[in-house]
Amino acid sequence: MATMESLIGLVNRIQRACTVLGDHGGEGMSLWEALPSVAVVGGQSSGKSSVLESVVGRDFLPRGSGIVTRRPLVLQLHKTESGQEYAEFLHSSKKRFTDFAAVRQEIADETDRITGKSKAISNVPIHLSIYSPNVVNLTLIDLPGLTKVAVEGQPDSIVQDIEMMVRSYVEKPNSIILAISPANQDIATSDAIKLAREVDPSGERTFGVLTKLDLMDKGTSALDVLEGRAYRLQHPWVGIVNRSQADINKNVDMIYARRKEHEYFESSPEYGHLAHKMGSEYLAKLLSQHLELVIRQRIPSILALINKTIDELNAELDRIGRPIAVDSGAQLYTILELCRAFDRVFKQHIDGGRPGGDRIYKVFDHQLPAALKKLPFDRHLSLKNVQKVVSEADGYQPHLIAPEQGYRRLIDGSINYFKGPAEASVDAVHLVLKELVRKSMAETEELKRFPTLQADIAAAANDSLERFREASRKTVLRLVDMESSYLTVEFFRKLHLEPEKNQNPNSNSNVDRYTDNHFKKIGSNVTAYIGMVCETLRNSIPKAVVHCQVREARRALLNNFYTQVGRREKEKLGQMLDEDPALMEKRNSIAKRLELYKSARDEIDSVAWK
Ligand SMILES: Nc1nc2c(ncn2[C@@H]2O[C@H](COP(=O)(O)OP(=O)(O)OP(=O)(O)O)[C@@H](O)[C@H]2O)c(=O)[nH]1
Repeated sequence: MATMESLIGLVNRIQRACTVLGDHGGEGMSLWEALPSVAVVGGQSSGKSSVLESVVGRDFLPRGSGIVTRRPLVLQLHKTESGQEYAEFLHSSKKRFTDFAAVRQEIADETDRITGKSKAISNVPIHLSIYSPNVVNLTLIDLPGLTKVAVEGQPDSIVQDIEMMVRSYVEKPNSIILAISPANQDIATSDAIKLAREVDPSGERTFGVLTKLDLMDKGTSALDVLEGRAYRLQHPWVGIVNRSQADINKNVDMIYARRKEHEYFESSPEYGHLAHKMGSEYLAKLLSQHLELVIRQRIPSILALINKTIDELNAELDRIGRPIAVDSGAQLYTILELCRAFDRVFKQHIDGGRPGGDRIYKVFDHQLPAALKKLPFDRHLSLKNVQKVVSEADGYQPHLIAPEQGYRRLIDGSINYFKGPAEASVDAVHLVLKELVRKSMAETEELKRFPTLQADIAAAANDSLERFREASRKTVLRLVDMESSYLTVEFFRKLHLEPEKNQNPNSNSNVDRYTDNHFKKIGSNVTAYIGMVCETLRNSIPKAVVHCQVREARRALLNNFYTQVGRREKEKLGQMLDEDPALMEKRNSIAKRLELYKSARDEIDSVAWK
């Protein structure tokens, strides 16, 4: 089993770590709150400072009129075997104080540092460690004295503020209450006892201390209180005789004062039989033993709290994302991972794991055929226009057998119309892909915490889509152009045979009629040819679009981005991983708390089960 020293030391270390991380109670069940501690409470002038100093064997507490203690003072006492005696503050841990007058000044200065000269109070504790051969291992928290009236320069609210602060300490079930009352005042009116009774009605965690026994009126005795009859507590009352004001003025040595106190009880006719259970030295030992006992009892529940909190903090960190690495290799890795996460979502949208990809097929199945159907071929290949185009193509010499040039022009003119639907398909698919990028971005949870990277990836993806669109546009226009470049010879060979079969100029002597029929025939031939081309393009445009845009988007949406990122220097990578500052702060504070809880667990593991 652990020694007393190590258990109290353990709690000391955890308490200090809590303070460093700003954990001194507050929302939820904090580690600080779970740690047992001794809180010293008492009314003004009850002798609180005197008791603490006597326990330490040194005068080191600021004195003065009004409310001097305005921040909790966590006083950690460490017994040294070496005979060395010094003090250290957590807020300036490098400095060793051997002059206790300087300690007093430092407490006053440090109090003002947080509260300002306003004389207000603050619940941020000051941690003071005292190493001395004259102490037992013990941690006490000195709190502002309970008061009834604010003095000049202090806000009126200070009376309630102090009560609230003191209450917040003594309320927690792990707090051991050291309730200081002066013997020369009716115990029923003691501020300390009043508060203790409220927060600990059964008296199981209250230690009653009665000061100023030497100042009682002649003929009166405090035996009723000291023997637990006046106010019953689970622990025995301890009587104390501190230095009087005159002693303080004369600078009476604390160790000498302790001896005098001892003698007082030894020789006291009323309290002699209780002498071995009285005095500040006895009080210190009693508290030390009790604190150690309580700590030992609480260790399993403290560990349980720690483990539970670690789990919660880990879960929270997972939710908001782990901290980002600082070296550029790891940053690059993180960026690429995030890109891949986005890319996965995007591919699922295209391939069908998520919705949206079907809209590409709709472009081919609906939009393109509808657009093709709307092309104005009946106007372009109307009798009138055919006649016009063919005549113009013939020039001054009308064609003799077949209007080769006229056919060409009619066909070229018609094929030109296909460019519109071809480009429209490219644009429609582009819009679908863009929308899928937007959706995928929104659905990539991991990216949410990196607004800069998110914007960078979106820009890169849209850039690529733009390039794919351009390539696709060129390709489909080329497909259309190809239809003009070389006509399907077969088709015309067949035509060449047909008129000879069908035409019967002998049966028609009317030249006009002949011409009309002739142009009609040309129109219908071109219409048939264009119908064939239309059919071809209706099939080949989707292939080109998928090839140039959809397939590329699946395959290489972020390729350019990867190359760019690979060339970036370290700061640029860091900038890309810029996070929302609020989130960063939150993570930092969670990470720090996690560290605190983990090291507390390690400490407990190493000390408690030795
Ligand atoms: N004779 C005698 N005087 C005491 C005893 N305890 C405290 N005093 C005197 O009572 C006065 C107040 O004591 P402090 O220890 O300053 O009391 P406190 O509760 O810390 O007071 P505040 O911090 O001002 O609220 C001082 O003048 C002490 O010398 C005691 O047991 N006997």
